[in-house]
Amino acid sequence: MPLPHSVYQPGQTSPSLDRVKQTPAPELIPPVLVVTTEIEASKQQAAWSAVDGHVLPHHTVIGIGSGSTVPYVVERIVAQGAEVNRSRVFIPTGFQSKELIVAANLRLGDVDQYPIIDVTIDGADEVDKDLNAIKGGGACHLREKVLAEAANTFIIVADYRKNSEYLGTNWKAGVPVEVAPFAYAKVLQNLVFMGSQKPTLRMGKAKAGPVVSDNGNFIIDAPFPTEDLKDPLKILKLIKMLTGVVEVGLFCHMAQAAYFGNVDGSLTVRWADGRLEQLAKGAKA
Ligand SMILES: O=C[C@H](O)[C@H](O)[C@H](O)COP(=O)(O)O
Repeated sequence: MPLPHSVYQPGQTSPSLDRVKQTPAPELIPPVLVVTTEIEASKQQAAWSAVDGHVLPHHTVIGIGSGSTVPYVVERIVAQGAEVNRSRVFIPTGFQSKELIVAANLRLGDVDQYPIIDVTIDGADEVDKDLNAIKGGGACHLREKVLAEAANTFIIVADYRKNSEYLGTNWKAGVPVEVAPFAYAKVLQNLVFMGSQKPTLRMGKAKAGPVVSDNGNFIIDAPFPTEDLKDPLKILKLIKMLTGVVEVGLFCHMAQAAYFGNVDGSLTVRWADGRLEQLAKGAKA
């Protein structure tokens, strides 16, 4: 899972939960983020606006997603101040977001302790006009989907490259499918029978062998014709029925809104009710 290329430097580790309970207002450590490109600026714009609009003072359980836009989410939450964050617990979707939470001195929890989450903010690989999303480019989609489902409000943040009319337009790597390791060959075969074009087992980089998810599973990337991805819920249901599949990186009708930062500093917000907002640089959603 790439962190923003410039930039993220972990701070010190957080105190234990006991110490957090005893300490009135732990000093929060803002991530050190340096925005060096228009794409990074657009991610930051999306993340900050989403936090401003959806992480409200009365929210106490907050899901933190994965990907290159999420450090800006944590940055903005930290900027809300130690006082408001003292009464909050943050639930990660994987190793990266756990590190972000710990490094910022925010209180860490897990979804088995907090199965109801006020708001989860997460990245995406591509989002369509109906707010269906492909997720899992970083192999985190199982935990991400649990946190999206647990959340009263699920918000996607991304840069403009992820904003498409239909899934599969820009994201050509395919639908990420997490599988039990021993079943991968059979699932690959069944995905071909379903119409996937050359599904592949995701291989590690600088590691011999396959990518292993935070849950100990393998990931298959399954490309489908764009025509098929016009009905992502149908594809999701078919893949999910395959024996050996743990979770599919298609998030259908889960998000309440998607915030896309644009290259000129403006913001596009798609809402689940079909509204499309275009906000000039600096305007609030
Ligand atoms: O598994 C990873 C997640 O679904 C990410 O949210 C997604 O891949 C987007 O990541 P990035 O913002 O790095 O493109």
